[in-house]
Amino acid sequence: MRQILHKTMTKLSVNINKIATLRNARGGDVPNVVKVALDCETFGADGITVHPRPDERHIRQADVYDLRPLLRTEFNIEGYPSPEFIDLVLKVKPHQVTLVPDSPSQITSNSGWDTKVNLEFLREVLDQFNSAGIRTSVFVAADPEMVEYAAKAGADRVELYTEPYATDYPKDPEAAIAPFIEAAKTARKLGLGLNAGHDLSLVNLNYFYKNISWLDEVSIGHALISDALYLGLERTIQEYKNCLR
Ligand SMILES: CC(=O)[C@@H](O)[C@H](O)COP(=O)(O)O
Ligand SMILES: NCC(=O)COP(=O)(O)O
Repeated sequence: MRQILHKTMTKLSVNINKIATLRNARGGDVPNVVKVALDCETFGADGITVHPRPDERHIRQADVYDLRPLLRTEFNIEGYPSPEFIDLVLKVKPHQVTLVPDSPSQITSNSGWDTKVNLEFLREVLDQFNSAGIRTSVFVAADPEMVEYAAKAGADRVELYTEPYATDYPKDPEAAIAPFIEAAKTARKLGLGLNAGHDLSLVNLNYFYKNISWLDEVSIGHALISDALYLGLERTIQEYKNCLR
């Protein structure tokens, strides 16, 4: 399978959860999740992210199996490390797994891990994925201590939970970015890779990138797919990539 490598320092991973939301709304296969993912890659996405939640409200386990052999960029699977999720990831073997502390019923991700309290649990889970050769990322708030304990747990990367940044950015960009710069510096000091995601958009992404240029990857879904309703998917992906230059 021909691999696609787009030349950008910070990679854009498109989260296609909301494509599956639309597909499920009518019970058929339109839009086709695999086709949209492959088109996202052709349009410039450096990766595809999915979050197969327990209730399969959008991405289903079947989607994960369908996508894996056909994607030509990086595949990132996010989720809470339940036994079922761990089994799925170990079978599919994506390039990256991102652990989030979501409960099955919550409407979306709304916090990072308490990596200090959950150190042993995360250590055991991360060891399974690290041993399988899957890059590991732990979803954390912009808190240096949470970053430090993610490193202690054995994560390859942290993903900074950016909803607080997105919320505060319009009011005071400098104040909004400040804790994220500190957390990002801690990650760099510890040799952790650095991802970011949740509520990033065309409004706030370039400022985030300009202040934290050593960012490895952003995963963006809700705002990007919403923008595509007006701009079209190809142009939207290019607009997001332009925010990372
Ligand atoms: C971890 C994260 O912030 C997002 O991937 C979030 O999980 C999106 O999930 P929904 O698409 O279900 O809102
Ligand atoms: N990890 C964040 C992600 O995959 C997408 O989050 P959002 O852009 O849908 O808020």
